[in-house]
Amino acid sequence: MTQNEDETYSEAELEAGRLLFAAPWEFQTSVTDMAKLPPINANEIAFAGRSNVGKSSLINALTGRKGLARTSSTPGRTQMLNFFVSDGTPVSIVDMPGYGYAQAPKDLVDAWTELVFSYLRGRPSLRRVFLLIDSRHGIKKNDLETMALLDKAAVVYQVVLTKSDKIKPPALKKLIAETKAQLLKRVAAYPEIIATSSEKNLGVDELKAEIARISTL
Ligand SMILES: Nc1nc2c(ncn2[C@@H]2O[C@H](COP(=O)(O)OP(=O)(O)OP(=O)(O)O)[C@@H](O)[C@H]2O)c(=O)[nH]1
Ligand SMILES: [Mg+2]
Repeated sequence: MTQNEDETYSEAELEAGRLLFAAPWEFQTSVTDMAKLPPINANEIAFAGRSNVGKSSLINALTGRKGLARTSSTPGRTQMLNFFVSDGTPVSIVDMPGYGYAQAPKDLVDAWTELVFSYLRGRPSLRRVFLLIDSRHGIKKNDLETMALLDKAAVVYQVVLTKSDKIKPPALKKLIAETKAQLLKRVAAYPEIIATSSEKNLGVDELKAEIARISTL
């Protein structure tokens, strides 16, 4: 079943995506400091977005391991860069702290933001940033700041809508069209949007296919 009408993936690509995630994925390392990043030996794909948008949940949905990335209904769960790998797979997945969590102490927020932005700006192996946007809220001011940074650093980012189970199909369709229009003038934005629900496993196969594509870049 798909809610992504463009049907941009062939059956072979969907199969390649399923295969990539049929292998066991595991936690590699957590990093709080750019100096401690693991050595580069794979393409990296990062999940970025506002706090609580569903980054860690989507990584769990992809890997089929519910507790792999820690999730919480309280914003601010992920506080480090967490790397996930799968043996023999040429791509690592990076779960990031969220931004825009106003309730956390300012120095903590500053430290997370600095870490996230330094990584996004300066990691040569970073092939794609999935910029997660909550389907109920759309693009917010701090998402625009992240996009501006990625445009400047020339790091390709792709919007992934999350929690699509929370809105009705016509509203989702409208949001996809509006979001696409907003991305048109952004130099590093990848033009296709993937709508997902980790809860209902929607759009997850498309995301797997996209990651399989990226892993061969
Ligand atoms: N309904 C619904 N809820 C979801 C979905 N994905 C995540 N959630 C919920 O959203 C909350 C936050 O999820 P996380 O995956 O921890 O979000 P995060 O972006 O990693 O948050 P931080 O690590 O704090 O930045 C949890 O209560 C999840 O159960 C989804 O597809 N549908
Ligand atoms: Mg998280």
